Amino acid sequence: MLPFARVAIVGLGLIGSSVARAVRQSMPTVRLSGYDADPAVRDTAIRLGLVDDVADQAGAAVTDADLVVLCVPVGAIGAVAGDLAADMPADVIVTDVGSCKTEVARALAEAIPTVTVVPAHPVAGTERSGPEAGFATLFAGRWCILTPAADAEPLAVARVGEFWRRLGADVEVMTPEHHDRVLAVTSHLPHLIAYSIVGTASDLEAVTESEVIKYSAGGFRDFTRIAASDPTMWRDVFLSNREAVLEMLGRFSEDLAQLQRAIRWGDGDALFDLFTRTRAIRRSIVEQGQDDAREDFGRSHDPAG
Ligand SMILES: NC(=O)c1ccc[n+]([C@@H]2O[C@H](COP(=O)([O-])OP(=O)(O)OC[C@H]3O[C@@H](n4cnc5c(N)ncnc54)[C@H](O)[C@@H]3O)[C@@H](O)[C@H]2O)c1
Ligand SMILES: O=C(O)C(=O)C[C@]1(C(=O)O)C=C[C@@H](O)C=C1
Repeated sequence: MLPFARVAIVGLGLIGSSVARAVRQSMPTVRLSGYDADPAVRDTAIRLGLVDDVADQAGAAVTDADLVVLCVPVGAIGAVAGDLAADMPADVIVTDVGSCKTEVARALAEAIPTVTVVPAHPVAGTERSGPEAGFATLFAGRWCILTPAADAEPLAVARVGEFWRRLGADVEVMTPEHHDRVLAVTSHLPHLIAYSIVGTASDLEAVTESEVIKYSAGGFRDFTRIAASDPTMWRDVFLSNREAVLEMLGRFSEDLAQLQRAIRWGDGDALFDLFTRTRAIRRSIVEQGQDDAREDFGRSHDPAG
């Protein structure tokens, strides 16, 4: 049996449109409605036929939904849920796809205290944004982490888990706090480093911007892909997951200082040992299939590549 029959997607960008496409593919009988605050995105969603109905008002998209998926930037999730509160059916389940969970859970509990909420984070994406960037296989073979409250209804958690499994994801459950510490190091810090290094390169006085572009080597190009990620989304991620990111950034700065010392004092063994350890990590990621088709997808869609 399908976990949900009528799904409303609020926010029809990269993730919302990918959810819509994946639902169409894996659960074609599900009735899909959608809303986006940006009229141009709504027009695109209609043109692409992403959902059965694109509403002009957020409330109209959710009136008969049994699942509402909030696919808006992290900083907007609470307010959007609050705006929808009066229009949602009493037995609706609300989920979101936000990249951070602790503060979002707090915002959702405040905005819709009587509604069943099962927060989720599909750990899958690209540096692109908007409805045309989405694709149906985005979640295939990827983790989707659910972070329900301790007293969440088990049946609601199971239904949301089944929804993501049908979209191709592997589902894991953890607390929002643990999620935020793990993702701070596996996703948020790498993005911060990429933003920072690309910014540094473009600020160098001794190297012109055209040289940075002309001679960009493989490693730098990989950083530029990540540093091209959506500014609104990532501003919100760093403001929302501030504590965990600052903690991981502190650890990272100490390790970086150690590397700096190793280079200064010619400590080749320290460099070699670290690089050997990190190479093994990369190899085990590739072996587990966590490296990707999506990486190839990213490259083949890289306008610079
Ligand atoms: N991009 C990724 O790699 C990725 C991966 C996993 C999760 N996420 C999370 O998914 C969410 C959406 O990210 P995205 O990459 O799809 O961004 P996106 O910019 O492609 O899409 C976001 C959409 O939300 C709409 N929106 C903004 N405020 C709104 C509001 N108040 N009401 C209705 N619509 C509104 C925007 O117009 C836009 O179309 C974020 O919370 C992000 O943290 C992103
Ligand atoms: O591959 C990318 O471009 C991504 O940034 C995707 C990525 C990640 O860090 O892996 C980014 C943010 C999400 O919340 C989940 C996935």
